[in-house]
Amino acid sequence: MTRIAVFDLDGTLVDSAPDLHASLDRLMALRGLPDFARAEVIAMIGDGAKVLVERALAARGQAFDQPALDWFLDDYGANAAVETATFDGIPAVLATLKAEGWRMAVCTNKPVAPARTLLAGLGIDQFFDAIGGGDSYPVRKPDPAHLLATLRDAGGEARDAIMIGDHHNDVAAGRGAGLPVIFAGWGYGPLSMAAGAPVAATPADLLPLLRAGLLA
Ligand SMILES: O=C(O)COP(=O)(O)O
Ligand SMILES: [Mg+2]
Repeated sequence: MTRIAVFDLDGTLVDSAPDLHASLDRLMALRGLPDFARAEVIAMIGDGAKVLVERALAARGQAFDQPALDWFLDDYGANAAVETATFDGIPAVLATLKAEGWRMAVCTNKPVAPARTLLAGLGIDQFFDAIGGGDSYPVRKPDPAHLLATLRDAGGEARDAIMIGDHHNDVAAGRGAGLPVIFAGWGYGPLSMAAGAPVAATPADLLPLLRAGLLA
């Protein structure tokens, strides 16, 4: 059995809110709209770029329009790794799992291009056997098919896999695919989103939970 850990990206591996926030504020400025507080942006993250822009425009009383999304994708794509960093302890956890023989994958609702840019820019892309982005397959989280397609691309099996994420979309996708789920308590989602899943308070707390999860 080759164990495989499937990680969400935003709010789980990386603290990407600063660059998402900066890009959204530039879009607001372009439209003559007021900028956002960080907490407002964090509450809008989790369903991919299109929904993020939809929510941002709706919060300013505006209807969604495609040029806004296109502008955001260009701007964010060029600025995804300015302030974004891995959460403390993440690189060490990934290195430990690698040394223990785990396979690893990323399953994110972020479009795959900026996801790859970020993972490479932060020097952690070499840990992953596959990156399943929000636009990699016909569906995305919470649909479990997004997770199952990512697992297939990583050469893993659902029975050997655990999902780690910070949003109810991650919990729903993991459970829908029949996987144990660990909730990233350091991320963007309120703890209520764990919905009974074990919570890791810090990245280092993942290790015992991951090792135990596949023994259960
Ligand atoms: O891009 C988003 O809104 C969320 O991305 P995530 O699935 O990596 O948390
Ligand atoms: Mg997330």
